[in-house]
Amino acid sequence: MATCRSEAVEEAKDPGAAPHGNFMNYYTFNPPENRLSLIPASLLRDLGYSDGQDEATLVLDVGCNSGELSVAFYNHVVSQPEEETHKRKVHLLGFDLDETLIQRAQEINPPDSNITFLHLDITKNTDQLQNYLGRHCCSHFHLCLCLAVTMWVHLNHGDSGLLQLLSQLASISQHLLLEAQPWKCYRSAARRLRKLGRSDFDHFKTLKIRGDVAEHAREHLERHCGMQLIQSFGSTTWDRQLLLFRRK
Ligand SMILES: C[S@@+](CC[C@H](N)C(=O)[O-])C[C@H]1O[C@@H](n2cnc3c(N)ncnc32)[C@H](O)[C@@H]1O
Repeated sequence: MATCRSEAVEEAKDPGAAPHGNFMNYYTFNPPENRLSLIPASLLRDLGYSDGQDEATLVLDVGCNSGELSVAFYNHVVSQPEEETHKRKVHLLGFDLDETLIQRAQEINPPDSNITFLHLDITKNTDQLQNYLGRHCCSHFHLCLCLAVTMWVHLNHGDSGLLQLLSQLASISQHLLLEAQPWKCYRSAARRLRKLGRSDFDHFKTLKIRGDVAEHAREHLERHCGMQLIQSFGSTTWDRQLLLFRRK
């Protein structure tokens, strides 16, 4: 499938250099528009985060890679000139475990923007996220984007790592926009690694969560995390669903 082929092309250029999906040229293969064309520009307003509010609207972008989608997403949902006031109130925090990618993200971040990029591994210490919330006097991010990240956490940290990721994001978010990679991508990622003569992902063979990963994620979020699926924005050209959850 296109999604897996594209990631394969990228990894093949630099074998084994992206075991966490930390591709250096990700957006040449998967431009922001592929996802943004499915997401309404009115999303924040639709969710009730309009300019009448005093508090800031906080958006979290998990595994933001080199930041191109983060910046494009910000401009997409905060673009109308009449919303200048609103614009000042929307803040986006993007983080990624790859330091080089975060440096690149900082380089493309427009001066004086309300976008911040952080070097952070979500499976480790997440104090920095709490500090960011505290600085904005908020207990939660209003919207959390977790796009094309779940498979990498799942392959590297197993079923418990995936479920912990979902629980943790649910615990700090009012809304969660999730794009989980389908199972065929796991097989492709594992096959690529084997072809390169490297050992499998630590957890690939023992994963019990397999098949319809997006459905497993939905079940976990709804049964154990107090979240509810409220909308699907359809599937991307890479055949991945964009699912929007809300805290119940
Ligand atoms: C395939 S890219 C997707 C980038 C972006 N979210 C998007 O959809 O355009 C996956 C990103 O997740 C990051 N990532 C994987 N595991 C992570 C973790 N434990 N903590 C933070 N970032 C992580 C990788 O470094 C990589 O940049």
